[in-house]
Amino acid sequence: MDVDSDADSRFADGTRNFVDWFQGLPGATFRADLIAVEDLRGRNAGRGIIAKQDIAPDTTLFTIPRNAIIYQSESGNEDGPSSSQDSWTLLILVLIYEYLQGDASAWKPYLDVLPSVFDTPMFWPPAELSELQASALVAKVGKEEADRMITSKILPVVREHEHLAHRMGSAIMAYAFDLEKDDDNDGVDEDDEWVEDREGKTMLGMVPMADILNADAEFNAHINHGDDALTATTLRTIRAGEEVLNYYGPLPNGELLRRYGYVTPKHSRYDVVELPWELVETELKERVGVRVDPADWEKVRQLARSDEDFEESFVLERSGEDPDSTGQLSSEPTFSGLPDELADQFKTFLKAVKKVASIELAVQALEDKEMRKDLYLQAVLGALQSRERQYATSLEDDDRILSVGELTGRQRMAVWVRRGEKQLLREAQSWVRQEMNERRNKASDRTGGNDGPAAKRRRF
Ligand SMILES: C[S@@+](CC[C@H](N)C(=O)[O-])C[C@H]1O[C@@H](n2cnc3c(N)ncnc32)[C@H](O)[C@@H]1O
Repeated sequence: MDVDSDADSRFADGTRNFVDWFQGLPGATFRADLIAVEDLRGRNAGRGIIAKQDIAPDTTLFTIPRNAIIYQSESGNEDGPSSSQDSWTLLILVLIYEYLQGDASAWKPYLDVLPSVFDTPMFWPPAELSELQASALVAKVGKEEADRMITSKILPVVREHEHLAHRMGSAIMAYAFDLEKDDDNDGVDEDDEWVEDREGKTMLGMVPMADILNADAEFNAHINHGDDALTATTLRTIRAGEEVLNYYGPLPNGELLRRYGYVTPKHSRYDVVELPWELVETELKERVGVRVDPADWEKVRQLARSDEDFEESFVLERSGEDPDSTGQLSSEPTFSGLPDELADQFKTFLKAVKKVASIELAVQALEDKEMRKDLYLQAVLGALQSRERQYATSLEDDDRILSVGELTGRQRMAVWVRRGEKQLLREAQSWVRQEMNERRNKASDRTGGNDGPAAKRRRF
């Protein structure tokens, strides 16, 4: 047997043992007549669940009894609360503990199918991270934060198993579900909420089989959280051979990559890009005029930053519909406007400019509302263009790289993320240009086609 087929048969054994183990759990159900856990490594998606025949909507595909979930409540148990640990670190410790039990762990077949290697950027060396170029994802990878958490909370407990802490932390990030938090701790609170929250406020749990489902922005199944069990239910007809897909939420590809280590074309609709305020300010300064004294400009900057609502950057995104109740999307999202907060900050900044009287030119122009709006659009357009230039390659370069390049899986994902951000920057620029054109046309209508005075006013 060669190395590959050896690994394949281990992979298949892992799947078989896991499914057998799951079906043997008291209270578990698994519609083996309808679905099968399959090897989807060919499409870089690990294991997933595939429909064996057409499945009607509202069919329960499997049921996970609550006592099969691996979790540890933050409030601890009668032996004492674990006050220094949150839901996240507790779950890492519990997973490490179960893993170290080896064959003695009740979850061994499940732990065996959790990955030991991840594609999340947390594990990318600098050369791979550099492929993300100017993407804001680079600052959010969170390796230092994870290191700090592991050093302060996990290491003291499992000093000799450090590598496992990272591995389990990443498994939790990509596999854990947010479980309800029972306020009364009596297990019968009817108002329990299921909240999407990864900041440690909700209780995390590892839910065997539910986490074998892959996910996309269009999906066909849902996990219902019942009192005694979790169930996977179809949302619409799933045809034989189709993959059963869950939903991780309206995440941009950058965030999907950060948390789960993959990207999909359908998640591009949720892509976002950050526009640093600094770039807008630089553009504004250029338009206000070269005669501005740097010290005065600095005064304006400080004044603007003393506002409690001052933001360092603004997130640009498209607007579009949510998936319907069957997990489907029917229209493409569009970029339909800049964030209101950006316009507000621009106004606040101009007020600060007015307070510094030496900036004469600006003061003159700032009296006119229409000119202020023009100025806003020009500054934002310039900022969007310079934001695009922060990436080492252009959108067109990336298209070429994706179509002809010999890329590793990680490189391809990085190019996909940065390309998505550039695409959104382009759409934002088109939107701003269109606004400018409309304003120009309106102004020219007002002056009966003679835009002499208006053009003069607009020269700033
Ligand atoms: C909850 S697990 C799903 C089961 C996983 N495929 C496995 O083999 O164990 C989440 C992980 O599955 C992979 N995944 C989920 N949805 C995917 C998709 N649409 N395409 C590719 N990989 C996907 C990612 O690696 C993600 O971190």
